[in-house]
Amino acid sequence: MNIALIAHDKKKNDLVQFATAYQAIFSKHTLFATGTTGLRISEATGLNITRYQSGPLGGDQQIGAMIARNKMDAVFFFRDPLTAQPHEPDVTALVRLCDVYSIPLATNMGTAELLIRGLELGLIEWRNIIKENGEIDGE
Ligand SMILES: O=C(CO)COP(=O)(O)O
Repeated sequence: MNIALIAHDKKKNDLVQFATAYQAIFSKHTLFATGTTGLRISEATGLNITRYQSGPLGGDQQIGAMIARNKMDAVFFFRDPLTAQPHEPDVTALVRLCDVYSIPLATNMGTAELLIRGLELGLIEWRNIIKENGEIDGE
């Protein structure tokens, strides 16, 4: 599965810890991240991660574009609800696209625990059916 990892600055330590704890599961998937988040996680874990732009420079939109192209299967996006983001419209757009395409999205550690365990159990295999049917693929 293609999985996106994103965290706002005050949540980066949490996501690094989370990715470290579940490294064995994440390593079985294809990982993508916004710039700084991806750097932090790859440095801490050695996981192979395709890094896009930093969030404020368009990284959220790049991951959103993957969702719109039916190329993203799950998103871990540890948002900071207590700090204003200069690219708030991009953040909202990414969350919206997850809802448009029914992409599993964990915006906090509690949901992330459930999503990662679901991934481990193969509960996301339905995404393969959607991709095989090309139901959303706009290409
Ligand atoms: O801002 C972000 C998500 O909205 C994350 O971007 P970075 O991973 O580059 O810090």
